[in-house]
Amino acid sequence: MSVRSRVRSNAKPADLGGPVGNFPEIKDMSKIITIDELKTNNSKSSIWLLIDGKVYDCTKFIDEHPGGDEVILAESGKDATEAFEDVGHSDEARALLPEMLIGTFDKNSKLSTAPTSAQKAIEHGSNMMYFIPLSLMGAYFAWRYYSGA
Ligand code: HEM
Repeated sequence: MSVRSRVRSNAKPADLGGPVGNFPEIKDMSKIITIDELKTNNSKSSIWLLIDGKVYDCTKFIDEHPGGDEVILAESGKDATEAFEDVGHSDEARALLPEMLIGTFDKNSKLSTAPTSAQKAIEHGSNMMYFIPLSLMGAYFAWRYYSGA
């Protein structure tokens, strides 16, 4: 039975085989998920979305998504709140969310991964800021020395 038809059948959570419906593998919904964990679940094999402070595992749902798989994949591993809200998803769509809930986002978690290319470019730029004047000074003194000035 698909995720959508289970919700449509008006089954209550208790009828669905536990607190998280027919997903017995999802047990700990109070799990705190950091930005690093969220970011690494960003491919077709594991798709996590952050919506309104909660993290959802949409890996199984992606093939059933009426809006297609690409839009969800594009948001995977990210904060998809704005994208989700912009579409104006129906109450039925929102009712699907609890089944995919896997945890709460850790708002205090910071990016601990390698610097982005923009950060690297800035760092590279500031290194050049010292390198260029020093090289020019070196060249000037070398010129003075060799020209006997
Ligand atoms: C777990 C998260 C999501 C669920 C459960 C979900 C569910 C649904 C459902 C049930 C529909 C059918 C229309 C409705 O009932 O509102 C739908 C449509 C759609 N969804 Fe999602 N969706 C999710 C995430 C997203 C995200 C992140 C995007 C990114 C932009 C997105 C974009 C769309 C689009 C473009 C449509 C088609 C709207 C239309 O053609 O009228 N969805 N979604």
